[in-house]
Amino acid sequence: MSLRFVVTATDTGVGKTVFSAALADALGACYWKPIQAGLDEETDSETVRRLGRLPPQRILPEAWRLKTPASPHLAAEIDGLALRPEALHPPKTSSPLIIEGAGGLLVPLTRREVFADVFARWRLPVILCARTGLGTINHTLLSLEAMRRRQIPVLGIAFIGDAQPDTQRIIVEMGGIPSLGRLPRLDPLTPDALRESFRRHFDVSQFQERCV
Ligand SMILES: Nc1ncnc2c1ncn2[C@@H]1O[C@H](COP(=O)(O)OP(=O)(O)OP(=O)(O)O)[C@@H](O)[C@H]1O
Ligand SMILES: C[C@H](N)[C@H](N)CCCCCC(=O)O
Ligand SMILES: [Mg+2]
Repeated sequence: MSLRFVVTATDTGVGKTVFSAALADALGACYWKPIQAGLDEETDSETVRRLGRLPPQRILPEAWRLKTPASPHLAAEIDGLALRPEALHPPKTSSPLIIEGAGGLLVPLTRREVFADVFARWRLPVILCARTGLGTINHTLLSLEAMRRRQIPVLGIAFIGDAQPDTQRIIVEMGGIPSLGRLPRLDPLTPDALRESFRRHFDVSQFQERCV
């Protein structure tokens, strides 16, 4: 089985998609966004294809594409659909596979099940994307608690944002989880800048040694 892992975050808008694009580019991986909520703007799959320069065949089709940029449980109800979390199974691919959630860990797919429940069933190693700014210590430690309670394997934390050494340090120490690196905010955010920054701030071998 090739490398497969989940990319989640402490919140929506943290940078999972941008990080996934960089990692997919670095690993030559496939990318899967099982549930896309919001179709008016560029979707996450389109962003990953653009920023990660992935060929179309490495972007797997979403299981559900929902019109409204909202929590999937609500976006599905608005579209008159019922999401079936139990029907979500990570595709088997010959390349590594990166799976992006939607929002943070406790985002509902239905009024009974959240993404963390799906990740617990998959039992794939999870990368937690976390901001570096004020408020992230609480959000990150809460997210780690939510995963620990469900015995979800966590590969490490990918920090997104400007360096905040003591914040990053206390999260690693109190969370008991390694930092995988930090992706700075890039301006402009281009495929070349993203590739270069990822190479500078992450050791790609750490994603290859400890994944299942
Ligand atoms: N390293 C970065 N440098 C510059 N801009 C970034 C970076 N990471 C994320 N962004 C920007 O922040 C916004 C949110 O990023 P992104 O879409 O990756 O978040 P997300 O966690 O995937 O959100 P969602 O929960 O909606 O999937 C986007 O406008 C994106 O371009
Ligand atoms: C629409 C957005 N871009 C994400 N796809 C979904 C975020 C759901 C967040 C739910 C919440 O935590 O309030
Ligand atoms: Mg995203």
